Amino acid sequence: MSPYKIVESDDKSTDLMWHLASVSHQDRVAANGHQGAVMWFTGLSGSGKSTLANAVDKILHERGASTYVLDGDNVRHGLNGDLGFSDNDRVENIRRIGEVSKLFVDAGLLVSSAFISPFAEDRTMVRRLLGDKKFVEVFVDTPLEECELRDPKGLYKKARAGEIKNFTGIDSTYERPISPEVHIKTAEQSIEVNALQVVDYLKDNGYLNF
Ligand SMILES: Nc1ncnc2c1ncn2[C@@H]1O[C@H](COP(=O)(O)OS(=O)(=O)O)[C@@H](OP(=O)(O)O)[C@H]1O
Ligand SMILES: Nc1ncnc2c1ncn2[C@@H]1O[C@H](COP(=O)(O)OP(=O)(O)O)[C@@H](O)[C@H]1O
Repeated sequence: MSPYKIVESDDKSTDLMWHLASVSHQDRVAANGHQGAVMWFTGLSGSGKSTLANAVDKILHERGASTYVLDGDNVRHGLNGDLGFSDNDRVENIRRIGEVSKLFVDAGLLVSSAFISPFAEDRTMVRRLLGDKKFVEVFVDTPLEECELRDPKGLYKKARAGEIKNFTGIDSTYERPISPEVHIKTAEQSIEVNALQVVDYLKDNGYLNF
């Protein structure tokens, strides 16, 4: 059987073929003992996305899962180092992260992605790209006032002083998810309880059996 498949696409490059993998996604799922999926943490700066993504990642890793964390600050140093915080750049940021997440999920990983991802349309775009079962939206719902009190990087202070423009929640929009798979209220519960809320969702919905 030929390892090549013709694909229809709107991409600029033409005459491309898809090379079929000799180790399939299902082979990887069977070897890992869990599904591949992305936990898409979305919320304001300082809401707790990175903290919770890392806490979830640690629990899953300790239980033997294949995992990875994709984090806004880190990815913007490398892959997305050419992007700023205009609306268009944020759209492109999320598009690229969506594609990277798709590759990691295809590799069988449980990926924790921590990006503000302020626009509902972009989160829906990533959901469509991955498919509903592979995309778990985790709304890290922390009131702006609480994020500002925490201000772990001192960015709200700078934004209020006008030193940073287009800061999410101050002079740039954040569109709250309407029906996330997991809704977390960090001002009401501890990091440990919140992280287990995500892990329990994965367990209860057949992503893991451990
Ligand atoms: N203008 C502005 N608005 C929001 N955030 C800003 C801005 N400038 C710098 N930062 C820092 O960049 C981090 C957010 O990057 P993201 O890639 O998650 O943003 S986005 O999804 O493209 O909106 C964000 O990290 P978190 O605090 O972890 O969310 C900030 O540290
Ligand atoms: N329940 C909670 N979940 C997550 N973070 C919390 C919680 N309670 C307090 N925090 C604190 O809030 C801050 C969140 O910062 P961070 O994880 O960098 O947010 P973000 O990635 O959304 O910008 C950290 O200092 C963290 O210790």
